[in-house]
Amino acid sequence: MISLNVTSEVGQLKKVLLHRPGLELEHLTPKWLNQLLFDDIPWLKRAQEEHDEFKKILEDHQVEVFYLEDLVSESLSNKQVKNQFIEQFIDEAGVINKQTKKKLRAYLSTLNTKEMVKETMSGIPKTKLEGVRLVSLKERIEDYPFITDPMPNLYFTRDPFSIIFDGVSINKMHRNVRERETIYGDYIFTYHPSFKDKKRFYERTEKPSIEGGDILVLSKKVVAIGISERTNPDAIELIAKSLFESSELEYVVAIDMPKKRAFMHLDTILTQVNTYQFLVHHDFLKKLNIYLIRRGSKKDHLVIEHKEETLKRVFSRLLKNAITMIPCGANDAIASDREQWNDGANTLAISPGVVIVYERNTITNKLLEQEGIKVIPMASSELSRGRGGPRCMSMPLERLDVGEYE
Ligand SMILES: NC(=[NH2+])NCCC[C@H](N)C(=O)O
Repeated sequence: MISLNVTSEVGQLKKVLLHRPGLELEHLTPKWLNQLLFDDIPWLKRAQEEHDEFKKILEDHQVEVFYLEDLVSESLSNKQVKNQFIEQFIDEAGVINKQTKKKLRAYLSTLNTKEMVKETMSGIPKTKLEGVRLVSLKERIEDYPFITDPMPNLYFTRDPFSIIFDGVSINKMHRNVRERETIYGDYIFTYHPSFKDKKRFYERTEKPSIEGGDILVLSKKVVAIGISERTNPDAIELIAKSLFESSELEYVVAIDMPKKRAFMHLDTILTQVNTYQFLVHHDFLKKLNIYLIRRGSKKDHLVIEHKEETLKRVFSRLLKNAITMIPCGANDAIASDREQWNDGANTLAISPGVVIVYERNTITNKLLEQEGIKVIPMASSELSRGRGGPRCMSMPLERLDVGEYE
């Protein structure tokens, strides 16, 4: 049994889930790039080297790293569950034609479990099922090269499911292209011997979308959630209710954000770097529309209070300590936008005051050091092309509680 424990953004990291980018990145083509939520095509070999460096930094700091494909494969050890997974995958990939389904089923069943899982992640090009005549009208007329789409955003393990306290939210993704990523989390948390039977706060079958990049666990009592391009206010109400029901949570702080790609998730503009220090994009230093959500007096009721206030004030009050906000890119308007775009604000704290950052964001990184933060830079030329940084690329499974080691 693995115990899930995430009660802060900065408590010493013990266990984390990553996905080493695979062939799915080699399936990005210029024609379908935007649809797949990429701005450019990373070079896989270098992206993997950068990712391996990320893993090494974590392991050098005594963090145990789990890979998504391993956990999924381990969840499919029962043959019936594996077959059910293959059926669900084919179905959700949108394959309708019976013969195509049969071809796919036969192909995936011949692979060993880990290879099969990787194949579902990387996308299956038509050419892969060579020797088999492509029968469906769709396959014959369309120039689209895949039978099942690649999932290039999988290395952003932060998004499809989120560990909150001792449970998990299996997220409902906003865009079609990321929706199938949550199948993996669903299987892990249903069938993996170490992960089944955990509390579940949200299900992928819910209608309103919520993504992990918008969820920041600030303490046992306070969770911040971005109302963003990807996370819908209805989803925030639903998850707030289920968190209030089965945890000590007192406040969900819903932060209204511009609905645009540059700020797709809350963690693209705001991450916590130390117990009382945050890194934030300069546009968000001003007063914002913030909604404080609390338990209502009747079951299933919420009290929602609107504030036009700065994050600094709201967080200082709720975390009962003076918070410092460090501006990403310092106070230079050009650097702030440039570095935020390349995930300068998206740091991963491995303990209070120790953060992994992309090396390319030199101005932000220097400022963090001046503010007393220990910065561990990692290479990022290729990984950053997917628009996500160290926080997006990691899903903490276990952190020590803040205070447990101070
Ligand atoms: N937590 C995050 N900020 N994740 C970044 C995800 C980037 C990815 N290309 C997307 O658009 O979905």
